[in-house]
Amino acid sequence: MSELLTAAQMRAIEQAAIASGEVTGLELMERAGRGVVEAVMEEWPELAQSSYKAVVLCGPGNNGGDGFVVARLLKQRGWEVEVFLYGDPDKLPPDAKANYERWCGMGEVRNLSLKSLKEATPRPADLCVDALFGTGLTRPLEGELFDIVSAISTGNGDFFDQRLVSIDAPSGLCLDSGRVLRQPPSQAAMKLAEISGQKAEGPAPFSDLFARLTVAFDSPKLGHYLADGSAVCGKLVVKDIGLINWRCLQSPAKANAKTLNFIASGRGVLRRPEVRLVERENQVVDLRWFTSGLFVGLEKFFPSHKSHKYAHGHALILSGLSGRTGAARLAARAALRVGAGLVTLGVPHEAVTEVAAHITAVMLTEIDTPEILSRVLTDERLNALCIGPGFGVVRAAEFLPDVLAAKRTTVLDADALTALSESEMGFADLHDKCVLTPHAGEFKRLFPDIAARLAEPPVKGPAYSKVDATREAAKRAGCVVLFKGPDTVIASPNGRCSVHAATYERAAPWLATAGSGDVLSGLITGLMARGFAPHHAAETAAWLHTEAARSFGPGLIAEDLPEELPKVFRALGI
Ligand SMILES: NC(=O)C1=CN([C@@H]2O[C@H](COP(=O)(O)OP(=O)(O)OC[C@H]3O[C@@H](n4cnc5c(N)ncnc54)[C@H](OP(=O)(O)O)[C@@H]3O)[C@@H](O)[C@H]2O)[C@@H](O)CC1
Ligand SMILES: [K+]
Repeated sequence: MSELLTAAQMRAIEQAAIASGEVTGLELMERAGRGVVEAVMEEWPELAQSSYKAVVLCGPGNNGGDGFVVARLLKQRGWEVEVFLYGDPDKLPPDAKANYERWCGMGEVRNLSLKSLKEATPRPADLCVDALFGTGLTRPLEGELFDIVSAISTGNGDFFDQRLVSIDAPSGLCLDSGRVLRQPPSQAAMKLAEISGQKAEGPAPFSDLFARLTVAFDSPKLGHYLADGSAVCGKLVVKDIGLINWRCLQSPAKANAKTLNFIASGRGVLRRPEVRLVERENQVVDLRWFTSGLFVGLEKFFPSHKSHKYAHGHALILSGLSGRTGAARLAARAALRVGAGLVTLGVPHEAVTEVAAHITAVMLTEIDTPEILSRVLTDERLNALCIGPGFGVVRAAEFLPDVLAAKRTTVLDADALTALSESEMGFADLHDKCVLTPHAGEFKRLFPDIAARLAEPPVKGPAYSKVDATREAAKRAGCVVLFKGPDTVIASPNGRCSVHAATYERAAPWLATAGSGDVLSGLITGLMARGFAPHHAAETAAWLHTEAARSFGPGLIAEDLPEELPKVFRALGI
């Protein structure tokens, strides 16, 4: 399991390790530099065959220090290496200064400018190493630095030939938010924005693919997965630099025997990860002693001793009026496929014929009014509800009080979210067994002030992030919020937070198809019917949803998602 760290957490871990005396900053820097060279050779094996030319751009902090290590290691392999420094060498922090000095015994360091960069690359270098800024970026790039990084991002091979590796982050990316920091907007931009009614934004040095490879250390950071992170990082590789004990103090699921001894000796305390990345192992492996009881691993999904259908829960999905029943039918199919023992569609009388013509294993019951719904819900075996997909905003506002009063595990999606934002009902009527699943537009309607803060151009680091926003929303709503996107964030009111990323090797852009959100709602409902706690159901559903899309591939339509689940389960060995 990966914990996603903030820059401050990474620094704290590093400092704790150094303070313990088990490792020095210089050793960590050496391991970091070695990790970068290793990752480069793994990514581009052709570079390991001979010696080539590299340009290394070093910044004024320890990220620059890593750059000097990389320069030295490449030079030792016989490479031609041109090193540039942005800033004053006398002001480098001690470890970076030490590596600067070691490099000075091997080669020249030029002052970084567009002119010096052009002069040094009459022919494009084979590799460019971006060691300008990492976790220490605090503000947007400005002046000539901005021009240099922009030129690199759009250089079309002027300075280097495709292979750009960023150390820790593309320089300019905020590692807490995944947003590229922007200069404040100019007066002219503000005037223009005022006329067009849009938000004024200053320039960013890049906004799309920057690095081809980004090498991070120890653990991925939030910014590698949120917002623009995955687009600008290219490919992400995380290299171990030997901080396992100190990281495990933060992240129980990574504890090994050595760490557990360390804890047992009273020198450390295990803490639950603050933000975790939703990965296969979270969902499949029954986590060890420290999490047992909290998580049901997917391999315990179909226990043989619970073979009666009622033991697997009964989900009720509320359907819209005729002509709009497809969304609820998709959700119902997904709930059934994910293993709910029984799934019933609650259908208004006038849509019964339409729905009946389309379903077989899913059951149907007529629900025309909130009163009938309340009567249906006297059956305690109905343990999970879903309202919203295709339901109609006005009807949702009528039904919501009874849905919420039933206090079942409940997914509120689509029209139910709009109704919630428009109706007199407030968040006080929600309860802790609810899951809200807004996309960006619905999130904005529900939490306008939080969305406005998230939409503010990121002009200083750490910038406000989707994790911050979703946590704030969950706290306000008093229930789990799953904020959709390629970077889905799931937060609980107690601050527990997970990021599910359909990015990098798990990218499935074809998942953005009509009805895909309805399937996700059905998956969460089905898992909650099976007894998954709301946060875990949301995590697992997001993961299975993407997994089904990846398994099916391009050409996917929403109907295919539930039908692909058996194949996904088979591949998991379930
Ligand atoms: N954590 C680990 O385990 C390990 C970490 N390691 C490495 O250390 C890196 C973190 O190092 P770091 O803390 O020195 O920060 P870094 O990113 O080099 O930048 C700080 C400098 O940039 C400056 N500055 C900031 N923004 C600016 C701007 N817009 N424009 C201009 N200047 C700006 C800032 O100036 P200030 O804000 O103080 O004025 C300061 O001088 C990390 O990413 C990893 O690569 C490994 O070596 C070992 C293991
Ligand atoms: K960098």
